[in-house]
Amino acid sequence: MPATQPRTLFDKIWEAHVVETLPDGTALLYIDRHLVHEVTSPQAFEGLRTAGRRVHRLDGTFAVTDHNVPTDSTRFTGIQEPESALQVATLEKNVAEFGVTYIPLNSKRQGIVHIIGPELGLSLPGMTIVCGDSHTSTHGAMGALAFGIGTSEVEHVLATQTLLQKPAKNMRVTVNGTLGFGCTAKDIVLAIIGKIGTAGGTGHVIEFAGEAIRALDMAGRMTVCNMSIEAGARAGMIAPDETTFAYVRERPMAPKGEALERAIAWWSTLPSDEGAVFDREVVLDAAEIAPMVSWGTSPEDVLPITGTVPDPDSAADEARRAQLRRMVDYMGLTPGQRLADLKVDAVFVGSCTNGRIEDIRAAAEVVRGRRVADGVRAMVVPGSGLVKEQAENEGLDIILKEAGFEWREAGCSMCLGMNPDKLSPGQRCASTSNRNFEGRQGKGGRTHLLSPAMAAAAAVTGRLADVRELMPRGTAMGDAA
Ligand SMILES: CC(C)[C@H](C(=O)O)[C@@H](O)C(=O)O
Ligand code: SF4
Repeated sequence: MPATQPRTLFDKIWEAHVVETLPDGTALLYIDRHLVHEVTSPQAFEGLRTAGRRVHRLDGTFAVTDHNVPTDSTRFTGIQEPESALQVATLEKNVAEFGVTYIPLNSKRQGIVHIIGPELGLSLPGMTIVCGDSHTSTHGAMGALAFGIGTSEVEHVLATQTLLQKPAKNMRVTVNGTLGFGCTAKDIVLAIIGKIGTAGGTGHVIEFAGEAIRALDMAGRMTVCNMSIEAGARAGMIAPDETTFAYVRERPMAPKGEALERAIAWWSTLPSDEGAVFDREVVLDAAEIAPMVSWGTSPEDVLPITGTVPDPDSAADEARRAQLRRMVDYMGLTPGQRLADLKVDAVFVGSCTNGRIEDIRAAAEVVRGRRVADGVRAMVVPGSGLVKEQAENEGLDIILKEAGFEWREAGCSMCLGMNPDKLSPGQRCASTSNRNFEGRQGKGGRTHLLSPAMAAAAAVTGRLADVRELMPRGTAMGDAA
């Protein structure tokens, strides 16, 4: 495409990284950052070993363990679960053998890979960023092209620092206006997925734009981009602006001084040009978004907290009726039941969607001076050791612990059942994570996705509750509130 035509943010980053384009349009892309975790890397390192190859760019490759790590002290004294212990030990052996920079489990900088990338300044605007993990889309909030790859691609990137990619289509989701009281970035993205569905972004890279997106802080932008994968998109991204640059200035491993100013000059050219054409456009009005909660077993099955459980019989076709019946049954619901009447057994605040300091502040704000309801197990799991430290410096851990929350070490935790933090069969959980399919948080577990403020409201009331009824108007309860 000639440079004179208006281009999108995605087009610009893509074109800046093409090493070669094949006749069918597939491109060999240069990859700036490769983040590695323990789940999807073992066979990739094994492949390198077998082929006698080395890691091509040690300065572009960073590894951390997050999925399998216990969030209590056993992570330091010896991981009990044999499979988890093996995965962590395998990554540690591989990074030592190949000389890859590793953030060890006892480091304050350890955490969920998608939290620590931006936090440390490893993920920067204009970059191509990959990781063997679907939620790599999170890093797109920096104004980067960031996407998940499979294990064989992890091996390819380790060996060559490049990746073969088919071009994606451009999609823009514009959120106009201002969010209402008690609504946050999580509500925006749940509302978007509710509107376009889990296949709404298929084949596209979504650029999130509009006044409500621009008003989000970096944490909120990461929440939105994180879940673009739940809308089926290849990646999600937000144009870099002053909010982005201010964030980057404070990152320990980001460029500094003259190098940073030069970078900012380039990053400032990245936003989509006026008149750039998107293959698909979706527009939402932020003022119409309410605090959202998922009721079913797919992130598209969301409703405002004021809603009621849908009646499967009211669906248009038999396939959907059967699907809804299964969801209602698995989730232990009755059609017509008010969502705000659903009692919860567990509350989880954490994950790469909502495990940042802003999320913990939002939860603590609601919890302050209240107690976790009887019979509810509530936990807060910071997304990284640095988030944990910051929260402790602000005294948020005290507020949460005094209310009856568990205060944990950083990791993926109850977002998925790969470590000891799991739901028991039939348990209902208000969760700030991003996936709610059957068994996601433990076999038979029932997940309701919502924002940190809404999760906190569930913890103190013992049910899915409308946070707006608990808080005085004007209280800050999230990144965008
Ligand atoms: C384990 C990993 C490959 C997986 C992913 O790719 O997303 C996990 O992070 C998840 O959230 O389900
Ligand atoms: S926190 Fe959850 S979604 Fe994020 S990387 Fe870990 S398991 Fe995947």
